[in-house]
Amino acid sequence: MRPARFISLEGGEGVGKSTQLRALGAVLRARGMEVVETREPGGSPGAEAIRHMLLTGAADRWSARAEALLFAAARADHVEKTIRPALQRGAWVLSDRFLDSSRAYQGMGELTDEDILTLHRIGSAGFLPDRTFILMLPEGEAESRAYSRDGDGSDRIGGRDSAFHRRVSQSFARFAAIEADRVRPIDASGEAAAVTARLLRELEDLLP
Ligand SMILES: Nc1ncnc2c1ncn2[C@@H]1O[C@H](COP(=O)(O)OP(=O)(O)O)[C@@H](O)[C@H]1O
Ligand SMILES: Cc1cn([C@H]2C[C@H](O)[C@@H](COP(=O)(O)OP(=O)(O)O)O2)c(=O)[nH]c1=O
Repeated sequence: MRPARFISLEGGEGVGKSTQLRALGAVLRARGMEVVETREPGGSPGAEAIRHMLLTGAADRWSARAEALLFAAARADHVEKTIRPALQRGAWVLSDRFLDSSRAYQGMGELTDEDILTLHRIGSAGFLPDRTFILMLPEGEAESRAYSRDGDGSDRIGGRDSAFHRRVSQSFARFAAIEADRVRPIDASGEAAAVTARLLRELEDLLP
């Protein structure tokens, strides 16, 4: 039997991560696989409590350093309590965001990519997905998808300005370019079913 796998979906707000996570989960379950769908920040009771602290309140509620530590702490609990146990019993785990979100959102200002990787080494022993998909959409398209879902009600981090979100997208694209084995860019435009087909093509070599 092939081993259980840990897959993360990444990208900016509104690119279709949650939609594709559900679609991918359904395809894998139809093949008889046990699938755990999870998300960050969150995915375990402790990490969901931290999520609430991270995503609500004033824009300046946390310093950049405190925010990065909270994301890393939430991830440590998520890995320990949800992801590792699922993989150990043979389930596939699909996560809506993981480490690369911290690298893209927290690792390009006061803190560096190396700092975020160090926090991950401390928090989660450097645990990485078997494959990471970066969903890519032209800026205006992602924004209008997110707007049609949320209206003006974005969270503490989603509400940052468009220059910030452009830098986030550029960081994600860079990870795909320099870590091509793990991180695959996916064109997220067009019908949801077409995007799911692109994801499955990039997953084929890992499927049982
Ligand atoms: N391929 C697609 N074409 C058009 N709209 C989409 C597509 N995929 C998702 N959406 C819609 O766009 C919005 C954002 O999608 P969602 O999956 O929630 O994105 P994310 O999790 O990346 O923020 C939702 O309203 C969703 O129904
Ligand atoms: C996991 C993670 C998320 N985030 C941010 C990205 C989002 O703005 C926010 C919440 O993510 P999420 O609920 O996935 O938002 P969306 O569905 O709009 O993509 O948290 C970070 O800044 N760092 C992280 O490590």
